[in-house]
Amino acid sequence: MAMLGKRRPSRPASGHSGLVRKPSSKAEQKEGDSTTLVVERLAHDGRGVAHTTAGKTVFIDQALPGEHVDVAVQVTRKRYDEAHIKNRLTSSEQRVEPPCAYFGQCGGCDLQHLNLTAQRQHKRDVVTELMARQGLTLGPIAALDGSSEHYRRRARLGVRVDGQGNVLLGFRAPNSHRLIDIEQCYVLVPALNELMLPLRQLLATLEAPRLVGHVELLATNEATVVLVRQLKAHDQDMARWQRFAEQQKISLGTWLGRETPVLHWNGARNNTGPALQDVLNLEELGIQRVKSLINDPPSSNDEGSKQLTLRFFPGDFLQVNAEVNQKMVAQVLAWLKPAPGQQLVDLFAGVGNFSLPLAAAGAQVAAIEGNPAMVERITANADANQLEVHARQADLSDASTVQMLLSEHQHIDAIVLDPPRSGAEAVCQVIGRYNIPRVAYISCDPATLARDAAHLVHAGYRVKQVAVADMFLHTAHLETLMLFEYEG
Ligand SMILES: C[S@@+](CC[C@H](N)C(=O)[O-])C[C@H]1O[C@@H](n2cnc3c(N)ncnc32)[C@H](O)[C@@H]1O
Repeated sequence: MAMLGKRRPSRPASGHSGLVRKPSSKAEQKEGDSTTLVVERLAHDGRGVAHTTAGKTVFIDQALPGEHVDVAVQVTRKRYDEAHIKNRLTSSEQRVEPPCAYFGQCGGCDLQHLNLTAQRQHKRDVVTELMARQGLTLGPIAALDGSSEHYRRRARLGVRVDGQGNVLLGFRAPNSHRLIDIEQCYVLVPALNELMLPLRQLLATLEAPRLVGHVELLATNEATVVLVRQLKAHDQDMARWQRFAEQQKISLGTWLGRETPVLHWNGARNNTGPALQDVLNLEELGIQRVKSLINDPPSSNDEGSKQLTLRFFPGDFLQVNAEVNQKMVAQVLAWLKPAPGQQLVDLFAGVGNFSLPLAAAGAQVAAIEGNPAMVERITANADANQLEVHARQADLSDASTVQMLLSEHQHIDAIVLDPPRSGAEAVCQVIGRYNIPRVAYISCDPATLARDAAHLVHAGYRVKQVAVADMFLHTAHLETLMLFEYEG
């Protein structure tokens, strides 16, 4: 998006679908001005969009479509203003009491004031609108619903010492670096919420809390992990952290150093840390494990045959919502129907979240991942589950690398694409040359997905299926799945 003023917009561009270019008014609003507006719709980031009588767009925090609101303008720009509600004159039927006491102050969640049905509809609307801007019309969008609370198994919390010497632990305020001190988080899994109070108590006893930048919390079925970002060594405080880890029965890691931090586990320098594990349930994925190509599979009464265990290390990518991840993998399997004899390529493969289930169903799987350590993990995970996956490292943002990789295969039945937020433009620009019948695209950014979808359609693909997953409920973040089929 072109910058409209000297300062960056305080919200990301994805929310600016309301930047309608209307003639600018001579009677401009000024910061602090108050006015009454009718909210027309939601912007992508969840703010209400209204227009002044002079036609200027106003983005209003926590305002819902149909509501009449008195607003105070906080930031005024050439083409739009940003405002908050001073007085809500009417309330939308979709409005609910936000379940978290910190909603509005804490910038973690944007949509808690909107009921769940409307949140999900809003996300479908965002995907539909972004695709329409690329000239693409979507059919019905399926929903992969998940729990609305306590779903998040990984989070980074800031640590800050205020002017009175109090140590704060929490997330940033919306559009601000200000840290909001929180005691509980509505979306964190119980194991992490249970740590919040002891963590706060520990932080209050540290001699040098200003040396702690943030803490990262991670919960798996088998372990809870705290990673402390420690800017400079402090022996007494490190001993306090060690005792804390023993008392709380957690794994403790410290990223030590200001510029290029090094990970220490329980005081020892170690860049990987202990292996953690994620589990995928094969029955829930709807696949019968096909006999291993390497060894005999475990016997049918062995739990190992009913689940896949994926080892990963702190710092590796992990889908934040375990329940929805399971559904997402099941959806991709249902679309692709992997079977013996099929050749599949998993691009942006992480530690094998999609590769392993595809291989368990009997397909031949090539996995490509940019991070060399995670490539090792894919191979180790495949071995440990008695599966065969050909994993290798490559930079998939480079079109010539992608071409080289795809050219090595005589035939590919389908591709799984699960890129980071920046998307998979290089892949989608060249994929059309290889007559690959199906592409399952999993996206955490609908704007880059829409851009990439346009490339695929230009190359001869059609959108066959769409689903929106509850990976990040209560926030404006979106997880979308799309199945493309080649029609030439
Ligand atoms: C959204 S994650 C998906 C991982 C995996 N599919 C999963 O479900 O857990 C994106 C992955 O792409 C990898 N990645 C990021 N940029 C890359 C690039 N330029 N080339 C190859 N892989 C990249 C990241 O390391 C990460 O593992």
